[in-house]
Amino acid sequence: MYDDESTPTASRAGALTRRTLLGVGAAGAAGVLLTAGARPGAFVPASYNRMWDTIVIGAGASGLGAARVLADAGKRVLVLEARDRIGGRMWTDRTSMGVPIERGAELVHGTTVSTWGLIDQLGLSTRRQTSIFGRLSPETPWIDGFTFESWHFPLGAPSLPGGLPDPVDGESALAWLERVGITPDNYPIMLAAAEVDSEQFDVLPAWFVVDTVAACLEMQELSGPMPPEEYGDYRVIGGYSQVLQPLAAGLPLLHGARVHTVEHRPGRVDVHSSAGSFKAKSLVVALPGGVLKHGDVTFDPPLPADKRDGFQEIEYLPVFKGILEFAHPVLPADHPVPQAWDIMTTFSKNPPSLWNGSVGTPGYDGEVIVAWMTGGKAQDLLDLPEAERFQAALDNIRTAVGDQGLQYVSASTYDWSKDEFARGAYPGPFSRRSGLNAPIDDTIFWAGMVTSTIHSSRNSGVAAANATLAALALR
Ligand SMILES: Cc1cc2nc3c(=O)[nH]c(=O)nc-3n(C[C@H](O)[C@H](O)[C@H](O)COP(=O)(O)OP(=O)(O)OC[C@H]3O[C@@H](n4cnc5c(N)ncnc54)[C@H](O)[C@@H]3O)c2cc1C
Repeated sequence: MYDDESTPTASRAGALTRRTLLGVGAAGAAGVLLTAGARPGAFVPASYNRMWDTIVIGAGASGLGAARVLADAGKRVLVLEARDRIGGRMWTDRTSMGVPIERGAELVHGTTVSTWGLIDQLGLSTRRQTSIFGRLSPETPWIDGFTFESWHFPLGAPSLPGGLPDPVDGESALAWLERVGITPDNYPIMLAAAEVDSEQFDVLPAWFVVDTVAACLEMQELSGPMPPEEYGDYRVIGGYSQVLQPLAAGLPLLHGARVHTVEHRPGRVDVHSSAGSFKAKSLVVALPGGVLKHGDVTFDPPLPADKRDGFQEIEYLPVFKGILEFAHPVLPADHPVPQAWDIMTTFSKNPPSLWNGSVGTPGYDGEVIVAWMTGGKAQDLLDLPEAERFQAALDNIRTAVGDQGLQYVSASTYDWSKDEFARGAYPGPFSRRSGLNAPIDDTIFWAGMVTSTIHSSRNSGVAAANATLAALALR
């Protein structure tokens, strides 16, 4: 996952996390309405016709992050949300399987991110992903991601008397690796991991892997467990979207309010939605970049050309997430990977990565396994009929477990690119990120759009709210 705030690099000698194992180099109860609000066609209180200080469009982590700051500062703020739930791309599904499953965001990335304030406030339990194993193919051994062996070239380090060559302009990671003499059967696990949370090496630029290869070369003589470190990825037991509760509590929030037009002039916006029209002195737009790029909301007068061009440069990454539930934990006692496992990745498979979506959940007898891939190979999976997607995931699980007869009891997948209120999962490596948040007339402020984590989304909302407060104070 591309985290626009805290990007770990592969060159740090840190323990393997999902983001390093799967994404080197770069990223609840939402079904329960937590706030007073109206469903489509429902009664909209007459008081909502007031002049609001700020309207926030979108009740995801970005919009709720903004609205919380504005409300806590004493501003009259109204949140307009198209769906009948909050959370957007954070969506804990509590009904499909025996434990809550995450159809969107699943992990807290790191120990210092702002999400922890919410987790601590609510006293939620978390599980750090520590049992992480990878292998290049079913024919090669499982390697513990917390050992130096995960950085080793399985067939031996390439001989590079002149050092690593610089990439040339336009060179792909694959072409550079071939030039350096590193073939796919000799990828260290940490290098192979770079393909699984972004694009694949034929598409990624060479610079994306240079640091990783340099780090692998440095670590060839080291072996055994890596020094413990604080960094890690964490699952929130009982559902990630619980963390939205403190953000949404008590906010005036209309569900089923799909915004289609924003009329604006300095100091005044009129926002037209499927639940009616509302007016305010300022606006925070906290919509996904995909929605803005698609032109689902019309601005009158039109936004400046650089803003419109910027939206067109937003590129969301294809993401495949197939969730399979099994009646019992799948790993036999004599398996090389511990039964309380977190991640098992077989890089030759598609989807390659499996993570345990139920480990650490008290009182649950089954096992939920999430099969994961991003980029072009994820698109290949998304293009398949749903049953074949599940079959591909099951094939990897069966191989990983060593039981070709293993059957799941239920399965679920969700294609965010087909979701009209998201129009994609999150930005990939080639998406424009900078310069999109410039306000319009100190009246329209922007949050989210190109953020790819919950904490960076929320933080972007906080920044938009602070800019809004400063602008309101000057009027
Ligand atoms: C499959 C997947 C896995 C992910 N994994 C992780 C992870 O493990 N960890 C992590 O930190 N992040 C993860 N992310 C990224 C994270 O979910 C997003 O970065 C974050 O949720 C974005 O928040 P947001 O508020 O900017 O956008 P959203 O959550 O999309 O919120 C935008 C809101 O706007 C609403 N909306 C859209 N159109 C309109 C309209 N016209 N009118 C009114 N409302 C509208 C939407 O319904 C939505 O509620 C993942 C995302 C996906 C898709």
